[in-house]
Amino acid sequence: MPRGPVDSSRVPRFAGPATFARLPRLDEVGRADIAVVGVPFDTGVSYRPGARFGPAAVREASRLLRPYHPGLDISPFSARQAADAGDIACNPFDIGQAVETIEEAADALTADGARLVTVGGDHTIALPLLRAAARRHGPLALLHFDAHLDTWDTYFGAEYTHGTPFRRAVEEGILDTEALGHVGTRGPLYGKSDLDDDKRLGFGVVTSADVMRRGIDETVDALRQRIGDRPLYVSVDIDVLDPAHAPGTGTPEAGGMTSRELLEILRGLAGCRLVGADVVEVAPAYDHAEITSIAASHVAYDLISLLAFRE
Ligand SMILES: N=C(N)NCCCC(=O)O
Ligand SMILES: [Zn+2]
Ligand SMILES: [Zn+2]
Repeated sequence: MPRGPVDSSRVPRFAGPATFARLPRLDEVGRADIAVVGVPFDTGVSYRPGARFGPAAVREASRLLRPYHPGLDISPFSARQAADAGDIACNPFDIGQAVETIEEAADALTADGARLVTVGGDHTIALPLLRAAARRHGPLALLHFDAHLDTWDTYFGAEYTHGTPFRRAVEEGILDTEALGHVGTRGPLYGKSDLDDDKRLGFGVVTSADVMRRGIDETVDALRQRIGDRPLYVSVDIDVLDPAHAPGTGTPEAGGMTSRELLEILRGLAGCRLVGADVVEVAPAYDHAEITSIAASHVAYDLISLLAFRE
């Protein structure tokens, strides 16, 4: 029987240290089917810094999450052992070394078959997380929820940044180029060639306006068709949400999705072969009333529920 979160009818949910959703720490349960891990790293950002404080803010904002998910009809923390694995301590002064540390830590955390929901941190961290997931599961289908493409080549000559992880991942052969999709894309680009490059790498794009025009069900159908039953990684940059729904982020773009749309699309993925996921780019210094960290905590809860839904 999995050990669940602290019982909020016995210990007020605002008391005690903040693990994600008040789950036990990994060292308290020994092993977990699903581990939530923080990566407080933001050295890869191109604009506002501060996502290094994302994991702590998302944990704080997750205190109110309850154990039953009505939308998916599942109690994820009873169905599987979920635990908070703490933070991966990585070098804030050396991006290359941090990327290595994250990959090694993700390998170690998943060695016994655990699947990860990682809370960032800036989007740079998706690359080492994908590497670790692909080592176990082979080339991955990817659904990337983000205002941005994150398939740019370099910034100031740097290869590992929050705008480049998915180009590196395609170059490294760790993604299944038949099954790659961006969702929620919008905003000005450097040039039309950004879109051409992205397409050449294999990505399909469902823009934020497409989601609004087509609606949730049609969007979900199209995404499910694209990914099929391949091992799937879901990466959620919280800036996929409109700044009204997620002001606390580093590169905000107007015209984004609502948190309701995002959560409903995620729920539409129930039954897919999810092998890992992340929620990144929460920068609490620009947040108000925990709007962003609450949204991110719900996204992480839904990702855990999707992982619990299917082994
Ligand atoms: N991954 C995120 N959030 N942003 C990438 C933005 C890259 C740019 O500054 O153009
Ligand atoms: Zn983004
Ligand atoms: Zn991003």
